Amino acid sequence: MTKVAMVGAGSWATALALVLARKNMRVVLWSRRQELADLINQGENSRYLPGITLHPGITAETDLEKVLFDAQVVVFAVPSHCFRDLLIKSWPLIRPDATIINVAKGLDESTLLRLSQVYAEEAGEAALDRYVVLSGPSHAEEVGRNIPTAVVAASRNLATAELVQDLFMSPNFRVYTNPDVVGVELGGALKNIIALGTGVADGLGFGDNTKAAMMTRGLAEITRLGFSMGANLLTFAGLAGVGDLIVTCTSMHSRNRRCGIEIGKGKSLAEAVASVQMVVEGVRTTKVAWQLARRQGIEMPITDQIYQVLFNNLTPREAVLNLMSRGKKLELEEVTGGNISWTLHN
Ligand SMILES: NC(=O)C1=CN([C@@H]2O[C@H](COP(=O)(O)OP(=O)(O)OC[C@H]3O[C@@H](n4cnc5c(N)ncnc54)[C@H](OP(=O)(O)O)[C@@H]3O)[C@@H](O)[C@H]2O)C=CC1
Ligand SMILES: O=C(CO)COP(=O)(O)O
Repeated sequence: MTKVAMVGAGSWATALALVLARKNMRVVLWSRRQELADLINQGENSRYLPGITLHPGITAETDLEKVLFDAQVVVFAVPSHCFRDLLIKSWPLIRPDATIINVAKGLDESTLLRLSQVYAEEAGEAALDRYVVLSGPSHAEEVGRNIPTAVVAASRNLATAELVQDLFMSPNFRVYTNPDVVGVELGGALKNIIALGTGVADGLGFGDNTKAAMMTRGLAEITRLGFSMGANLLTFAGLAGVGDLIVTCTSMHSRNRRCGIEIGKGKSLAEAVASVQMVVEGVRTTKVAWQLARRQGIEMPITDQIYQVLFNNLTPREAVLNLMSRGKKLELEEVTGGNISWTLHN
């Protein structure tokens, strides 16, 4: 029987554990807190995924060594800011042939690196051959309830991506593969910034037009940055791009969106984050993306305004005014960096 170790015991770790346990795999979750492990072992993660009865194939432990021992697959399902530390602690305990999956949607705040780059720094470049990013539009609350969902497994090694595809593929959990690790990582991380922004717009009482504009122009700036960093443009038209952008900007399950709504209604950043009670990845990612945009020489006006609201006391209404009063633009030129001939498209 395949043993899967989950580093993390939050909402996403628990929902993914359910997908695998429904396929008769043995899944052991690592929690840093005994109290959370106890809840899971009693059959419900009432802290992070309330109302969903867990499968008997799922157990939880606080001893990382026990969790990782002899696991063929190790899934990192923790917020991005603790990935490096947990990888360093876990790596000596992981089987040398294990497949490593990361499901976090964020970037490394201190180095601006993507998480696969953090992994390569700590585990070695060769270990990227057994590393997969699993991403796409997938709220834990819905996966936990076995609602049809489609995601992407990205790896530089097709065989490893296919292994993870086979591992998770189920009647209600469909997995595509994609070789574009850069695009899949950036799509998953950067959409959280736009979800914060659409949340703010909702909190201000704006309507669907505003949301659609932010999502579309948000995707344009995500694509611009991603392309400059080596991503495939088409990835942003896929599940890890526009797919995840849609679900995160429109669902009440989204913690990023909910945090944005509270800010739009007038709460401070700290109050809004505290009200969500789970990780809000987009806050740190906004800081990283703001710096990456400067490094890459890419215009990211929405990210810039969200950054100013989160960290520089700009009011949401001033941010909206700033965005709406920007200079006139040609729509497609903004996505491609100016390689579009007007006559071709007239
Ligand atoms: N939830 C979802 O629907 C989805 C989430 N993701 C991504 O998955 C990642 C994990 O998110 P999610 O499960 O939702 O987060 P949650 O907030 O639900 O859970 C976070 C988990 O990480 C643990 N944790 C937090 N900080 C640390 C730390 N410093 N050291 C060790 N453990 C820590 C928490 O433990 P404790 O309770 O002890 O704090 C908890 O087990 C994020 O990057 C998120 O973007 C991706 C797709 C869907
Ligand atoms: O990535 C997610 C769904 O695909 C979860 O988004 P939130 O972190 O905003 O809840």
